[in-house]
Amino acid sequence: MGVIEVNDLTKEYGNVRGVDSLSFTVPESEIFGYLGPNGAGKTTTIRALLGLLTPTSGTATVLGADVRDETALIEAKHHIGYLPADLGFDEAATGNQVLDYHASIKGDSRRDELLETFTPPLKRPIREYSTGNTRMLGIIQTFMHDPDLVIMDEPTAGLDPLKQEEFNEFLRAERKRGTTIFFSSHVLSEVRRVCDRVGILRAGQLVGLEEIEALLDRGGKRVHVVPVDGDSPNVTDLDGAFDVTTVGEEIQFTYTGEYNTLLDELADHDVRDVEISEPALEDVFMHYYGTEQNVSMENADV
Ligand SMILES: Nc1ncnc2c1ncn2[C@@H]1O[C@H](COP(=O)(O)OP(=O)(O)OP(=O)(O)O)[C@@H](O)[C@H]1O
Repeated sequence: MGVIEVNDLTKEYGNVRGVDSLSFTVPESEIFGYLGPNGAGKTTTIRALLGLLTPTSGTATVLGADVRDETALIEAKHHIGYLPADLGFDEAATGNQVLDYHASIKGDSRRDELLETFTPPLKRPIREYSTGNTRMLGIIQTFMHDPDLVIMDEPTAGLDPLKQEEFNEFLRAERKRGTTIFFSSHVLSEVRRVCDRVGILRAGQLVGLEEIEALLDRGGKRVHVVPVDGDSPNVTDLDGAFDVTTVGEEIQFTYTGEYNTLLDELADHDVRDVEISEPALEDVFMHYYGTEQNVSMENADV
């Protein structure tokens, strides 16, 4: 049995469908990235997993507890850490008071250890916290009772790149300890460095579920080439080159082929500039699911 099991889960808000017939499993010690654009249904799924909303139909279990079974879920939550997107701390409380309160409910066996990595100013009231400090306090609160399962909604929002990488490193170490981690994001670059597998959500439906490496392979790379006047490489004929366009003097395309083939072609020409980068999540969607799906990604970012 998976640590998270979602079975045909549907949530309707009146006429609006939040999520539609979702089914997936997250096994123990996996870091699972839950990707989708704004409004795709990520928060709805997370709230259903925590019993914070009642599914319209279908169900889910977390650590074996059916989310519709209040008693079982309360017991399971002692072993679950939850980091909501909106932390909602009491602005007048200090960081220490927030953690003390949480400790009184769930415990804090790992508090001191976490404070070595995450360093919010605990003696100051939350109202004086920066976004990053608030997020760090939330991370400590999420992990300090040594949960078996951690569920996080857009966890790295507000962390600077250095702290983000420390957080990723921390998550990898958590996986080694056996913790199962489920987190949502609309940013591919955020999940790709740390996730084992991703579920892709669009308009309430799970449209993809696979290993991150396979997803990135299918998505390919974005390539920008600036040839010296009149000596353009012939990228259109390369196996694995898609969506070739010319913008000003720059040739742009998505490439899923062999690197050596591309480099050989470029080497035969006079090239002034080359950039090979990760595609935006939107482009990965396009290649993965085809253009007919009319994918719209707000705030897609890499
Ligand atoms: N309380 C609610 N009442 C009505 N509709 C809602 C409610 N909560 C969510 N929805 C709708 O359900 C759909 C899924 O929303 P949800 O917040 O789960 O998406 P999300 O993927 O978390 O988005 P974001 O990345 O913007 O947080 C959206 O169409 C949203 O407008």
